[in-house]
Amino acid sequence: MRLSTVSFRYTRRGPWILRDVDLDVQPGEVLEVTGRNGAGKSTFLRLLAGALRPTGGSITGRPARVGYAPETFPAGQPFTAAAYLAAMARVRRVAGQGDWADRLGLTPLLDRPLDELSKGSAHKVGLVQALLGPPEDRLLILDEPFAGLDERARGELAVIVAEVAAAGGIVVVSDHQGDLREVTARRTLTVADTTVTVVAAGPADEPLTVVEVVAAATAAAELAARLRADGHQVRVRPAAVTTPEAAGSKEGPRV
Ligand SMILES: Nc1ncnc2c1ncn2[C@@H]1O[C@H](COP(=O)(O)OP(=O)(O)OP(=O)(O)O)[C@@H](O)[C@H]1O
Repeated sequence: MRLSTVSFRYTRRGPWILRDVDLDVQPGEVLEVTGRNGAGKSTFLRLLAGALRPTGGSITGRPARVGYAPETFPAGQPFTAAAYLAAMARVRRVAGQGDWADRLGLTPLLDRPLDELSKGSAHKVGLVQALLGPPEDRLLILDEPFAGLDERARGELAVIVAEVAAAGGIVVVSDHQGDLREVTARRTLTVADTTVTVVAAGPADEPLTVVEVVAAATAAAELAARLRADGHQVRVRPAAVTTPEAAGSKEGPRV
């Protein structure tokens, strides 16, 4: 799949969200898309999915089968989860629904009306509809899929992403939380200032370095979020020292 000088803005005179984006994506790749709020990640994913058309440039070689889970699942629909998924499977001409619902812990809730599901469970319905069908030769696009998922489902979803890619699918995931860190063969892109930049090609291609940073506890969450948005893996733990000076001192305790 190839993006050639793709540009996009929502309205004729509106601001450019993306300009002249070039990108080649191979079957079997996982792309992790990072960037600050409002940078254009969802817009980029909608363009990849074909839900938006580029204002300029072109996207070619998109796999015929596209599964797209938007950031928010439109739960206000008069169906049960099971009826909705059965209808989606029919529309996509997919025989059976596979075991995606089971793997994400949705099975006990399939008979519930969509508008009675919790936010996290409705989100799982959106993920299952995107996953319907065999994994190979497909494009799977997941917008902030880990947000609001319980820990078990988060872990399972990372495994599913790796499986779809291993079967030859292309998987594109926007993620603020670093939940794809276990998927080693991923490329990390960051969206900023109307451009899309490859910031890491995955451990298989590039050696990783650990940079230790000591920060005030009150600033940790924001700092971690900023670093993750820039595509870095971040782990937060209490420091053995209380000030940056102590961290640098030869006599002081080491982090
Ligand atoms: N339908 C729309 N019409 C006009 N502008 C839009 C529309 N959707 C998004 N935008 C604008 O496009 C820009 C990029 O938004 P987008 O949702 O792609 O960012 P994002 O990186 O996904 O943000 P977040 O991390 O908050 O989800 C923002 O300035 C946003 O206000």
